[in-house]
Amino acid sequence: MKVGLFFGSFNPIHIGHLIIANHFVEHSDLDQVWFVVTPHNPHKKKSSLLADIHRLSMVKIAVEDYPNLKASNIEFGLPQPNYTVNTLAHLTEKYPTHQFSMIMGEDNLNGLHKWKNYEILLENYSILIYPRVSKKLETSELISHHNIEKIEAPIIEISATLIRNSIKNNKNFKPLVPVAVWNFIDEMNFYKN
Ligand SMILES: Nc1ncnc2c1ncn2[C@@H]1O[C@H](COP(=O)(O)OP(=O)(O)OP(=O)(O)O)[C@@H](O)[C@H]1O
Ligand SMILES: O=C(O)c1ccc[n+]([C@@H]2O[C@H](COP(=O)([O-])O)[C@@H](O)[C@H]2O)c1
Repeated sequence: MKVGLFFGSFNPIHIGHLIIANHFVEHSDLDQVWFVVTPHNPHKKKSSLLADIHRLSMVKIAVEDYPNLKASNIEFGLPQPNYTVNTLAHLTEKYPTHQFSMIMGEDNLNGLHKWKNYEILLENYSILIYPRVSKKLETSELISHHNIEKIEAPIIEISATLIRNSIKNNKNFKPLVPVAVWNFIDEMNFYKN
């Protein structure tokens, strides 16, 4: 089975993430896309995040109606901060018959050379790049690497930051997340302060 891994903090998951994941399942040769919820991105402050378990719950709720989209808590049991190269090695060992690739926005490709053992990652896994609107004009030279493939996908420029700020400022954010995720955030009073 071919699995695309979509790594993220998902604080919270939003329709931008879902549209990309669904696009890859429907319009590439991937059989499934797994949202890998990262407890601690090595480049972000952990204290600014909602509890891991709540971020995972929201991803689970979001993918309920999509049989080929899955929530993964694989990084919850791995050392933190979570280096993607370690997670990929762990997944490859745990699921020897699966073929894993990574899904990444082209904005993130510009920072890939700062990731732990990125050369190992690039040599061993294919990376599927989707377009983003980026303030930076230059494209990383890694785009021409033989394991990197650019895939056309819709561009939906919303962010989890916009959602968190909207909640703090009592703004309606209902269209930006699946209804069931909106209900959960509302019930749990997430991101109010
Ligand atoms: N609207 C979007 N469309 C496509 N990819 C996105 C979008 N928003 C975020 N991503 C990408 O999805 C991955 C996980 O997203 P992440 O959890 O960081 O969400 P975010 O909306 O960027 O969060 P924040 O605003 O808190 O930084 C990251 O690689 C990020 O670049
Ligand atoms: O492995 C690394 O060195 C590394 C450096 C920065 C980010 N990452 C991963 O990139 C993913 C995207 O994170 P985020 O917080 O932008 O959604 C997340 O899984 C991080 O662990 C990984």
